[in-house]
Amino acid sequence: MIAMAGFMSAIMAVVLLFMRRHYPPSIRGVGAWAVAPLLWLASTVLFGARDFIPAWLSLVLANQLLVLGSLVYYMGTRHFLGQSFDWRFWGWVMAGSTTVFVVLTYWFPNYGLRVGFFTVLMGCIYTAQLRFMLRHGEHSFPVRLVQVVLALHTLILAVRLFSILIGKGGSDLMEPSLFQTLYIGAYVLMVLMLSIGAVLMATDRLRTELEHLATHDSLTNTLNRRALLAHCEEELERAQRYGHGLSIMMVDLDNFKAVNDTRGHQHGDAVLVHFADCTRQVLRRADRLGRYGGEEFLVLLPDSDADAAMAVAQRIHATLATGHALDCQVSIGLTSWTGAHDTLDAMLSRADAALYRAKHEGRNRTVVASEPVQTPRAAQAGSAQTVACD
Ligand SMILES: Nc1nc2c(ncn2[C@@H]2O[C@H](COP(=O)(O)OP(=O)(O)OP(=O)(O)O)[C@@H](O)[C@H]2O)c(=O)[nH]1
Repeated sequence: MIAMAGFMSAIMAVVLLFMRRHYPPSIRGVGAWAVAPLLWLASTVLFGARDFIPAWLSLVLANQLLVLGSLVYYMGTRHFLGQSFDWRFWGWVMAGSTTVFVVLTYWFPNYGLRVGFFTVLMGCIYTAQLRFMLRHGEHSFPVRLVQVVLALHTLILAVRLFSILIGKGGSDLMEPSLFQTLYIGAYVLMVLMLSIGAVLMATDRLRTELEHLATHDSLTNTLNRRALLAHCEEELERAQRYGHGLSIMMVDLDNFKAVNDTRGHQHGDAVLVHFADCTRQVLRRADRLGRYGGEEFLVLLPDSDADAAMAVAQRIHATLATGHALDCQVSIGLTSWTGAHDTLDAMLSRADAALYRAKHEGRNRTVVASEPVQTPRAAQAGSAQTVACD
């Protein structure tokens, strides 16, 4: 069984090292997760060679490699979840535990005490990691899997400690007893499951990152046009099924070409980012902001009629007029869902026409398109309600 643990450690280390090489650096912690099974493998080899090597290798170093592997795995988890690892504290723990192992191997050789100490030490490391993951971990399946493995293994360590306390801990790791078999079996499973958990956590993060890249604009971190229109279609379907209202706003930065021409393209980029950040802050969680193209954005407001949407538009104008160096002015074309016959194309045309009218009437204002318009840029003919902000 010990050989099986070594074999599994080796396989999982290869898988994780491969992932470390090919996954983006934004997914942190994979390197440490790859090193942990290598340390466990080295420990297994030393345990296996116990008849041929001195005790400081097969007992002291082998145990400490297991401890170090668990700490390195914990470090990987902390890095993965964006936290640092306090090597100063754990370094002292390693130094202290090495001393205890040396004492219990050479000065007071006692199998029960040594195993009891090791069990408590590993239990502390797993509990610290479990506590950290419960506090900072995401609610995803891989994170839950690792939490369950850590909790189960801590439980098994507690059973092992109990068996030692009642004098049934045996006198050798290789002794064929129920507790020893249970413990070694659990250890083999834990090595495998922790590594699988690490692979799943990293893969899940990669999937999330790729999904984000495919649906978001890289400059402003708002939804891209395709994702935004998909959300609009979904909301329109919901509106048609349940009869809830829905509004959309087309927002265009005023005289943005002049901003680029006078202050430079990079300043223009910063203004776009500032606009997106400010606008996001005045929206609800259910609202969606997306880049429709260039300096034109679209805001989707589910469950909102024209009055509610107009209040949001006013908040957008206000949040961009606070005296910040990157503040800008915007024109907004606003339209609301008019009933079961309404379509997304028609709504976009109305919003576009209302925006055109806002520009035409002097910019820095919101125009509400109150009637369907046939051709976008011929929208001046449609009736509209204008709210100027200057
Ligand atoms: N810095 C920067 N500029 C962009 C980006 N996308 C589009 N633009 C610029 O936005 C400007 C849009 O100019 P126009 O369409 O003439 O509009 P405008 O100057 O805002 O005038 P109005 O819309 O009529 O108020 C162009 O100069 C584009 O180059 C971008 O990602 N970054």
